[in-house]
Amino acid sequence: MINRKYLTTGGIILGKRLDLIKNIINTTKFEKDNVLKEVESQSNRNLILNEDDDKIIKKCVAKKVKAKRNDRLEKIEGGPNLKVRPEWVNLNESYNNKFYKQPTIQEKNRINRFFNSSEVAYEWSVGDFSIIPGETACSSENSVQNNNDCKNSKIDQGKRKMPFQLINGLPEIVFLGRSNAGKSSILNNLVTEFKRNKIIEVAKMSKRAGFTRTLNCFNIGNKFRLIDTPGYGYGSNIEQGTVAMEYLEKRKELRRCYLLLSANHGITELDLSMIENLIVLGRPFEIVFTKMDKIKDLSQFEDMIVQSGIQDLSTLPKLIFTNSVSSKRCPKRYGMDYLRYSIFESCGLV
Ligand SMILES: Nc1nc2c(ncn2[C@@H]2O[C@H](COP(=O)(O)OP(=O)(O)OP(=O)(O)O)[C@@H](O)[C@H]2O)c(=O)[nH]1
Ligand SMILES: [Mg+2]
Repeated sequence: MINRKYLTTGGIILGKRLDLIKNIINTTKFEKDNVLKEVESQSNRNLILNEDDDKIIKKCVAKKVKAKRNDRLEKIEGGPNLKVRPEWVNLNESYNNKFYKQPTIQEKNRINRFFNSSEVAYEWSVGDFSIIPGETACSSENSVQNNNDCKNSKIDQGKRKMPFQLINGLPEIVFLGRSNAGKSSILNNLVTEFKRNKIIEVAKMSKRAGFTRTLNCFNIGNKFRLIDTPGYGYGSNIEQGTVAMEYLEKRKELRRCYLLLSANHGITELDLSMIENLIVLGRPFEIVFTKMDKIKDLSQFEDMIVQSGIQDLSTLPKLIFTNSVSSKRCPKRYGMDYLRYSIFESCGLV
């Protein structure tokens, strides 16, 4: 509320002065100077601008700017303005706010800007750990596979040596999970602006389980790398599992693992053994539920979480709830803000 005390100074009739200022703020751009100019031009000679007017204008403008910003944020992550808002959207807050630091609005905006505007470059694929760049760079280039899973390959397949820039120590983030869990989709989702309906397909996605067959690396704005992996379980093979496990064991650049679980399938034995592996290897990891749009009974889903024991893990993984596909029931892609922030945090960029 505007403090009316300020209006008693300045030598004009109170109500008029306040109305004038409010009116100008509502109809002009929000910059203070604009408002001041307008007040000057619209007021009669008796209106003397003084420090108190300045305060009023500042307050009104701040209020307007805040309202506009909230409106924008709500549009980003889905909010009361949306006609349909799935009930699970609040899970991200209720499961994480108590335990983990939350981003400020400025941080959130900065991170979103980064993901929305950064160049995404496909760099390498491996089907054999011995040639993961940086570990044994240039030593066994024959094993570099043609990347069948990615578009826009930037690797010159004719080159015999790894390009030097691939060996630098950018932090890496890996997505793990069963085949068809949505690993490639989430990677694409992360680098696609929220307002775009169609997600950019840097990593190929498919309905067919077992589609991604190699570890595929994407450089995001030269700040970090996202690694897509072949899924375990249906449609996978032992070699793919060995590559992924070796990567997890040996890769120095790896900062955090994100274990993706299809919300509609719950947590399987294979997922639990992956969690066990990560704990034994000492790899920090978080759990990301994908395909939340497929959840029809939220309380049943939450019961599943409780029974699985993932909340009792000593490593206290974050639980992040997402959907990468929009539909009538779920008109927005949700959860990416949380995931983006967590990735920034893991890479020491916050
Ligand atoms: N409804 C819904 N479908 C999704 C979501 N995320 C991914 N999908 C679909 O699930 C299928 C598998 O997605 P991918 O991203 O290829 O899964 P993946 O984990 O990379 O699978 P593999 O490469 O086989 O290991 C695709 O048809 C996606 O469109 C989601 O949040 N909601
Ligand atoms: Mg895939």
